[in-house]
Amino acid sequence: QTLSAKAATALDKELMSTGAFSIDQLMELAGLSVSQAVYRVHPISRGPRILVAVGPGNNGGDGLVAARHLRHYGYQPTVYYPKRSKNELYQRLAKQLEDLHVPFVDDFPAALASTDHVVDAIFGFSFSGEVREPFPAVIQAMQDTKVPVTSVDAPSSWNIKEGPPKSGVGSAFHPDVLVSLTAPKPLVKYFTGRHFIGGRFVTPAIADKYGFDVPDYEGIDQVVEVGPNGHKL
Ligand SMILES: NC(=O)C1=CN([C@@H]2O[C@H](COP(=O)(O)OP(=O)(O)OC[C@H]3O[C@@H](n4cnc5c(N)ncnc54)[C@H](O)[C@@H]3O)[C@@H](O)[C@H]2O)[C@H](O)CC1
Ligand SMILES: [K+]
Repeated sequence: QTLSAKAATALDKELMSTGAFSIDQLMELAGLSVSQAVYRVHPISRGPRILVAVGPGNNGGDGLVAARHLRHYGYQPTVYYPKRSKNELYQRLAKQLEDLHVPFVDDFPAALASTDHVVDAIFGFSFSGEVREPFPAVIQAMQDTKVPVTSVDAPSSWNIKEGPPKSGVGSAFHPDVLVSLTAPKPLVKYFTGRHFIGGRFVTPAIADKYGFDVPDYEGIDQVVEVGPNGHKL
């Protein structure tokens, strides 16, 4: 019932070819799901300040989209985005945030000291190896903080199959919340927090082909809460 990194990459490609989705659409749906999960676990009454850590790839793009939706819900997102991509899609997503006066900051630990919730959109299913600069200090700060963390698709620094690294940075990083996009990845076996799935747009045929169930989403929800291992609550 989980999707390996290889299967997740193939599934994304298939959605964008035979599925006729564009990357912008998939990212918008992913970021919308993340924003809804944050709204569920951290209503504005718990504090409006959300720090979004954005990585260099599509996982980061999901974070940029989530930040925009959270802003519209009335939160005060702040974005840490140290490795800006030249890709036009990401530039447009960043511009949309600038137009909403969402601040971009350079010092992650400093921003962490005055936030109510963190969204970890640094790495997703294409992460591998050891965390390279400038992200080790960011992972370390998310590991050490008492501020709750919601990870997008994967806890950043975790191996997609093997879970947390055996030693070094990230080895004790256990986010409070995980939003698995489309379907959970094998690392969910090592995750113990609140777990959501965001992938309501997936067709039965695609889910069948890749061997997972589309869970029952309620009402207009883009996420559904499941057990840590992905099973129905
Ligand atoms: N329907 C969906 O499921 C969708 C999911 N999306 C999200 O996309 C990511 C996967 O995106 P991808 O661009 O393939 O890669 P990542 O963002 O995971 O990371 C790649 C990025 O990170 C760099 N990198 C890799 N390893 C390291 C390292 N050890 N240290 C430092 N940097 C590293 C690499 O160079 C790249 O720049 C998926 O998880 C979802 O979140 C999409 O939005 C589409 C729909
Ligand atoms: K992540």
